[in-house]
Amino acid sequence: MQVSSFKRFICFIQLGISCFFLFKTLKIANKADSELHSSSTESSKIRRLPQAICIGAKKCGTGALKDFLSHHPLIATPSVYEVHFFDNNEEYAKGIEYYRSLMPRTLASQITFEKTPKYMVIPEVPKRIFSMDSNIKIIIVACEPKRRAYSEFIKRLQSKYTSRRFRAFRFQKDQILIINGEELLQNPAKPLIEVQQFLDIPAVLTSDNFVLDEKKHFFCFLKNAKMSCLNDSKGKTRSEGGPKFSEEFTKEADAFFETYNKELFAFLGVKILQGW
Ligand SMILES: Nc1ncnc2c1ncn2[C@@H]1O[C@H](COP(=O)(O)OS(=O)(=O)O)[C@@H](OP(=O)(O)O)[C@H]1O
Repeated sequence: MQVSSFKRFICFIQLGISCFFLFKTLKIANKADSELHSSSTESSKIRRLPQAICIGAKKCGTGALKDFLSHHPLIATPSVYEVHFFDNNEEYAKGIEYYRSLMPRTLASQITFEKTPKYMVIPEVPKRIFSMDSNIKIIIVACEPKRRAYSEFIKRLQSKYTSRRFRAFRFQKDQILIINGEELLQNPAKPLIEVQQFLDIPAVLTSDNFVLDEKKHFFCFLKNAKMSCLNDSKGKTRSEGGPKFSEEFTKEADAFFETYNKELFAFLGVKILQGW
């Protein structure tokens, strides 16, 4: 076989393999979709405690993560935007069955997922989550700290940023996934694929599901030719190319965050995160 026809042959094989996997993924998604909505399965749904929680960081795109993930047929999220069970003493005192009552009804094959970014900054939270389920999966959206601080500053003057407490508690490293909030903003398919792999569910959310809203400069979710974007409370600081920091502020803030960033990169085993 000549070199060029050999290359063509390899391309056909690769295309065939890609089509096979795409077909398989779509089949799983369609099957899961129709199974999940049939009336016989509807009656067997019960409320379950979450198997995965996004604990923060606040203003890093946790809302986008929840919104995008909720389109996955094997993910179910509570109807309230944030649950605030583990961070609030009064709520926590109501007990775990109360917490369960806030969760959606699901099949055993589905994963219940909730996000409350405040969980990351309240010292009691890791212990409380651990005592509910020591095997739970924790997701953290980390983002470039200057931009995060600015976003928070715009919303209200308050800031704290830590994930160490969760490691210091007895959660194992492979129970915690940290995704890059800057990527979530610029190329959401990549972190979403990481999350689906981490949750052991078929990667049905792919780059085909995300489309850039040219006006807001944010990615929206695309399903059955319908575009669904986050509401206008999100994206205040990052539209039109994002905040323009002065050179002086950039220098000062970078110097302040340098040690923390280095610690995070060392924890993740990377030199730098894209967009930081
Ligand atoms: N696709 C998409 N659409 C809209 N917004 C997006 C998206 N992806 C990431 N972001 C960024 O998410 C920031 C808000 O973060 P959170 O959802 O974690 O905020 S909160 O803690 O729940 O208040 C929000 O910050 P602000 O610009 O300050 O509103 C956005 O920059």
